[in-house]
Amino acid sequence: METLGRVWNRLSIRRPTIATPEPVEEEDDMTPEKTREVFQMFNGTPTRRKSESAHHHRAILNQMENHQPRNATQSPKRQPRISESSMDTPGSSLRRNSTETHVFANRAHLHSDINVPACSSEDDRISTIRRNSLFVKRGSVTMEPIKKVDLEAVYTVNKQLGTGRFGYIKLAEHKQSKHRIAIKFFPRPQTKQTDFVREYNYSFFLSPHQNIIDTYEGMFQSSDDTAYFFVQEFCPRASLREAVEATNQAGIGEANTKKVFAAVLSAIEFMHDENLVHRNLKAENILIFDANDYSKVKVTDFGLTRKVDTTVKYLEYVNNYHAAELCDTVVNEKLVVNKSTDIWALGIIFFYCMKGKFPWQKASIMCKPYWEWEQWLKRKNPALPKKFNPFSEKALKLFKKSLTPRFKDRWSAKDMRKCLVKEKLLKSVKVAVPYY
Ligand SMILES: Nc1ncnc2c1ncn2[C@@H]1O[C@H](COP(=O)(O)OP(=O)(O)OP(=O)(O)O)[C@@H](O)[C@H]1O
Repeated sequence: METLGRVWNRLSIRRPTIATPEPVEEEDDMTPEKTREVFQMFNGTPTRRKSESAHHHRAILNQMENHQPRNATQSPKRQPRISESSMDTPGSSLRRNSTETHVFANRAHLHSDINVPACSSEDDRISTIRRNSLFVKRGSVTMEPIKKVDLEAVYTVNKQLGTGRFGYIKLAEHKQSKHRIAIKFFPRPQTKQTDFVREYNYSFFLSPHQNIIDTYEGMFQSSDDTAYFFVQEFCPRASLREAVEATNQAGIGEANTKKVFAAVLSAIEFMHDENLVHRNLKAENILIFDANDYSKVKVTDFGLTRKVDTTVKYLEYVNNYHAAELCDTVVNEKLVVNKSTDIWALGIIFFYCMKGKFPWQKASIMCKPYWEWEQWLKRKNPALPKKFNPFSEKALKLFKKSLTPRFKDRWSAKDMRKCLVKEKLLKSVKVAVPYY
C-alpha cells in the first residue's frame, strides 16, 4: 500500500520538516499552540508494515497514475489561471489537490496554465510550482487566512445533500464553469476554527487516493460570516446507507459487498498506513457514484480523523457502528485513538451490506442482540445467534476478528481485505433436486 509520504515523494512534493506533534485533545480552544499542532498533524514518520507486498504498492501506484487529473468542475479542459492571486479565489481553487500536483509534476506543457515564471530545468520548474502552490503552504494558513467569499457571486447554491452533527453539505454550481460541486458548510460561531482547519487539511491531503472524496484547494468563509466552507466533488448518486435502504432489508448481495469493501478497505488501509484513524466510518460516509455496479465508491467525512495515539475526549453520542469499548465510556472520559475502532465499524458495515440491517443497536451487554453475540464469542453459549447463520466460516472469522470487544485481537484492514477478496462469504445453499 502506498503511503502519503510515498505519494508526496513521487509527486516531488517536499514535506515540511517540523517536530512530531504532541497528541491533540479535542474540544480545546484554538490557542497558538493548538493552531501549530493542527498544522503539524501530517508530520511524523508513517509506519509501514513489513508484510506489505511490492505488488500491492504497485497496484495503488497504478491506480493513482491512471486516475485522470480533473479539476473540481470535472471539466475536460481546465480554465487557464489568470494570475497567481487568483489561486486564492474559490473559483480557481476548484483544482484538485493531488491530481493537480500530479499534472504539475509530469506535464511540462501545462506551464502556462500554472502561471509561474519559466525555469531553466524541469526540476527548477517543479520546485517553483511547489513554492507557488498552496499545497505546500498548508502549514502556514495563519499567514494564508481563510478567504472571505461572496457565495452568491461565485456559486449558485442549490439543494441540501445532507446534514451532520457539524454542518451541512449543499449541491452548488460553479458559475464560471457551470459545473456541479458539493460545498461543505460549517456554521459559525458553533464551529471552532481549529476543527474546520483540521477537517479541511485531512480531507485535502487524503484526496490523492482514488477511493477518497476529492477535496479542492482552499478554505473559505462566507462574506456574511455565517459559515466556513470548503469544496468537494459532487457525488451524483447516493450514500451506501441509501443504497442499502433501497433493498428493503435484503442487503446489496455478496458481489456488491465485495466491490464496496475492496474500495473502502483500500482507502482505510491507506489511512492506517499513515497512522490516521477515520473514527466515523458508517454507511452514510461511503459514497456510491454509479447507478448500478458499485464500481466507483469513495470514503468521505474526515471530521473526526485523528492520528493514532492522540488523546481525545469521548462525546455523548453512541451509534450502531461504535465499538464495545466506546459504548462503555462515559462522557468526557479520555480515549486514545486506535485503528481498531475503524475495524469494528467495518465489521458492522459488512453485516449491514450483507443483511440490510444492523446486528444490534448498541454494542453493550444491555442490548440483547449484542449480549447474545458476545456470549457466543466468549464460548459461554454454543448457539450462534441466528442472524449470523447464513454466513460462511470465513465470514464468521471476519466477524470474530472485527466485532470482538478485545480490541487488540482485531484484524488489520489488510487482513480484512484479504479475507473479503478471496473467500466466499455466504454458506452454499443446497438446492433440492427434484426426484423423478
Ligand atoms: N460530496 C458529496 N456529494 C453528495 N452528497 C454528499 C457529499 N458529501 C456528503 N454528502 C451527503 O451528506 C451527508 C453528510 O455529509 P458529512 O458526513 O460529510 O457531514 P457531517 O456533518 O460531517 O456528518 P457527521 O454527522 O457524519 O459527522 C452524507 O451522508 C452524504 O449523504
